[in-house]
Amino acid sequence: MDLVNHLTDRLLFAVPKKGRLQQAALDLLNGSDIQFRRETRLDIALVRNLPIALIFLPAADIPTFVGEGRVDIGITGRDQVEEHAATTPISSEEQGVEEILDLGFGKCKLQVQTPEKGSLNDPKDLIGRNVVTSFVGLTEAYFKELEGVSGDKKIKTNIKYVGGSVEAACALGVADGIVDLVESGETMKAAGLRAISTVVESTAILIKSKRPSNPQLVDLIASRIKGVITAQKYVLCQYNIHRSKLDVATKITPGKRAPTITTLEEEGWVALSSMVEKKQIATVMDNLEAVGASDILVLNIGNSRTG
Ligand SMILES: Nc1ncnc2c1ncn2[C@@H]1O[C@H](COP(=O)(O)OP(=O)(O)OP(=O)(O)O)[C@@H](O)[C@H]1O
Ligand SMILES: O=P(O)(O)OC[C@H]1O[C@H](OP(=O)(O)OP(=O)(O)O)[C@H](O)[C@@H]1O
Ligand SMILES: [Mg+2]
Repeated sequence: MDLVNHLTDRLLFAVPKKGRLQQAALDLLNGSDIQFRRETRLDIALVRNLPIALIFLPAADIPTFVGEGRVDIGITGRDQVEEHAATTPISSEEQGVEEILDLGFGKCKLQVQTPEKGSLNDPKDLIGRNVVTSFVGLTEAYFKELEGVSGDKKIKTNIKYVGGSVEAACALGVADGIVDLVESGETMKAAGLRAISTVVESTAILIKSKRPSNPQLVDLIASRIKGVITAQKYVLCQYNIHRSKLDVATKITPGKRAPTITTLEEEGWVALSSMVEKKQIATVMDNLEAVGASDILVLNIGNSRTG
């Protein structure tokens, strides 16, 4: 099958082909009922039930394809979008990417790091020295500002690009410091490094080109993905409570808009149903029990469309 001929009339959707964002991105597509089968080694997959073609690309390249308008939408890290903006001069109004939605996963920080056993504990100490990173644009902008602030614009920091395993650069004598991503901090610690400053904070985002080929379909995808994210983030909490405690119970579970209240057959009792953030639910249940709620049930939400 000549896949490329099937791409006309389809919305092109870029998805990370590997790395930290891939699985969560695929889970979102699955939850949004975007059905496809990817042939081994093929970076294009036609969606069975919607006029969409998925293009599997490295997260770092997605802002380029979307920014040029070659691909309509994509999932990548905010760090990659900012790096692209820092390195790509916008030559027309049609170029560049727009953020549609924060997807919540892929949380990490781009940080300046130096050897733990050393005297470089301020980013200014790296001015005029060797810094290695995969984020040359953001790193250059960061040190340019720092060089300006420190007053000596003549001293230039030497910034070099490497594509991966950035943390090895100091131990191998290639760098005095690095600028790399940190999540748990394990990689940094294992390499004997410490963070001395943050350049950018990042999560995965859904982005679109300035002129997507099918804006209605972009809205539909955004709305489906939003529904899946909400469903992942919230649970539905149901319980019974005496009407006299309704005010205090409503304060504990205010819901996204307002809780649903149903009258029970038993005189003076009502049933409440309310969306609660998963990470709050244990405390919410403790508090509900303390004010006399009974039959507290917590239900997972399969999918959602909320305001
Ligand atoms: N440790 C991490 N925890 C959370 N998110 C991360 C982490 N590392 C990277 N990311 C996010 O994932 C994006 C892609 O980085 P990642 O290193 O996974 O991709 P890659 O370099 O294409 O893949 P690989 O490293 O497997 O070759 C980053 O731009 C960042 O937004
Ligand atoms: O703080 P941590 O939880 O340890 O995560 C941070 C590490 O994760 C990423 O590396 P990745 O696994 O993608 O390998 P790479 O360096 O080869 O890209 C990133 O570049 C850091 O090295
Ligand atoms: Mg990587």
